Amino acid sequence: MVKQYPGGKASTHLHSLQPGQHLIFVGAIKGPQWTPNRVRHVVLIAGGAGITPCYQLAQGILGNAQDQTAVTLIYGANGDRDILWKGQMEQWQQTFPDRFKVRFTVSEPGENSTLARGRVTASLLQDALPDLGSKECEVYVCGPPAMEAALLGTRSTKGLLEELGYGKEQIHKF
Ligand SMILES: Cc1cc2nc3c(=O)[nH]c(=O)nc-3n(C[C@H](O)[C@H](O)[C@H](O)COP(=O)(O)OP(=O)(O)OC[C@H]3O[C@@H](n4cnc5c(N)ncnc54)[C@H](O)[C@@H]3O)c2cc1C
Repeated sequence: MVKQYPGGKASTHLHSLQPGQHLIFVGAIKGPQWTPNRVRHVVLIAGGAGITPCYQLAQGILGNAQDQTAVTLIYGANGDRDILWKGQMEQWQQTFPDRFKVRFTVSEPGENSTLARGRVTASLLQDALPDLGSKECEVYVCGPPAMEAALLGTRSTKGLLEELGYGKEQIHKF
């Protein structure tokens, strides 16, 4: 799944491809590496198209019978129709009631939206994470730049996650 950005060279090219055409990948950027059972609980925070690596990690953990890590996914999107794989995530909640929880929030909800409203804020995290700030936890974030800056901080500002008690070593950007 690739989001097309108006004027975006790569995403526009990808969206122009037809079935049967080829794309050559010259390499992969190495991101954070996952080790099963390294921590008791992993929190994945996704914004918009940033759901893609979060979904893959959740799928990998839940699909590995040897990995007993609990997963909480917090997923912010613009509108209800921007929430991807909702059915699959709700299915995971039923299949793994003690290990998988998902929280959706939309910043521009439709009239009939039943989802939580707003962005990923301190109060949403406090509500969704009973073990907020726990040292037995790792947090992974992938979202638009403004969301990542708010959660992870910048060179000159502390991010929300640190303010809520997570250590720098617990916080990862995909
Ligand atoms: C490892 C990795 C893999 C990736 N894989 C893919 C991929 O497969 N496909 C793809 O298309 N892109 C991918 N990306 C790109 C990246 O995830 C998106 O470009 C990025 O998340 C932008 O999202 P968006 O434009 O959909 O966000 P938007 O739709 O603009 O926003 C999403 C949500 O963020 C909220 N938000 C905005 N600002 C803030 C804020 N300050 N605080 C809190 N919430 C805020 C909005 O309200 C909204 O709810 C990947 C990136 C990385 C690092």
